[in-house]
Amino acid sequence: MATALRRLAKCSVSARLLSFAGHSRGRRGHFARPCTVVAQRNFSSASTMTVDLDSSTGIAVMKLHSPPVNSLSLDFLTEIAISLEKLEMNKGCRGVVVTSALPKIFSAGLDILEMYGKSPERCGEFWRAVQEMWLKFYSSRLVTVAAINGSSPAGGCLLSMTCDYRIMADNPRYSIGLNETQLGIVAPFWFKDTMVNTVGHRTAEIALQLGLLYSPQDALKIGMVDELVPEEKLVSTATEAMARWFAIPDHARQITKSAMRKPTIDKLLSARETDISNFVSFITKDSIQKSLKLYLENLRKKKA
Ligand SMILES: CCCCC/C=C\C/C=C\CCC/C=C/C(=O)SCCNC(=O)CCNC(=O)[C@H](O)C(C)(C)COP(=O)(O)OP(=O)(O)OC[C@H]1O[C@@H](n2cnc3c(N)ncnc32)[C@H](O)[C@@H]1OP(=O)(O)O
Repeated sequence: MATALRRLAKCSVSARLLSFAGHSRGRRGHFARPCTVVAQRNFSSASTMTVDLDSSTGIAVMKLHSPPVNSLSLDFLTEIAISLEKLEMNKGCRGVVVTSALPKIFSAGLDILEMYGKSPERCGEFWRAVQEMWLKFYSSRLVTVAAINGSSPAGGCLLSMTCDYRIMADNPRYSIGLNETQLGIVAPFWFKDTMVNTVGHRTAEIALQLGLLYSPQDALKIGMVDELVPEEKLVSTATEAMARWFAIPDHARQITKSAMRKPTIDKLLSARETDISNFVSFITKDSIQKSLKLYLENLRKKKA
């Protein structure tokens, strides 16, 4: 895995993705032609995502494929962030659709096993990767559309909320929301801020405290998602939605996006290390570890 990530990192360019927000400090690059990037866990394992860029439209489709539930582990988060970074560097790419290659699940959120029984050092490394993924997506110069084709709790919901537009499959068996409190854990301030920016303060206050998971219809009502469509039309609708965003001159849209999101991004950037140490000291507490253990046991019992 580490080798695969190093290979990916080597291909990617190290510029920050905040270029439109005035933070650029790297060089720019681009892929020579339409590309398929396949991030692999290791040389022999199955791929954990595919990224297909259609050079005629400038739209990339990033399909997450980390069975069984696309839970966001340290490695997977890193792969996702690096893949986005590579698209950012490609001048032929203007937008990305994020979706899942797994049936019924967009993403089960952060990998609970990364937070349970791990050393403080490893927890810190994990949390930095969560921050990095959020920073990259929330500040992306690209038009980002989440095509949510399954359940999307907690970190999965967060990933979708970093996007500019969310389209969800209209299936009452799916749910979406920040359910952290149901696990006995707490959504950190930047999860909370992203939620407030998406659905407004009062709705976020209720949703976060109760750890609510919404059906697609209810998520549409509160503005957590922007559109519902039959599942088979999800990616085509996302591609069509992209056209509305592409009709706006990139620089005007990007500067506006930055104006809307920069205060939230800067808040995390100025407190990253404190946020990591808060996470580590919170998550490694005995009482929190017990809550996570119980939650994992219940997940397994539900299955049995
Ligand atoms: C005072 C100061 C405060 C400071 C605060 C500072 C910091 C903040 C601290 C903490 C913040 C943490 C933020 C956390 C965010 C998260 O994302 S936590 C993850 C939340 N996710 C969930 O609750 C989802 C749980 N999963 C499910 O509900 C279901 O699995 C499903 C996604 C709906 C899919 O259902 P189904 O198709 O029926 O699949 P199974 O339930 O059978 O699952 C298959 C296997 O996958 C395992 N699994 C599921 N989800 C996860 C996960 N998130 N992580 C790891 N593993 C997961 C599940 O256990 C099954 O495993 P086995 O096959 O049984 O081994």
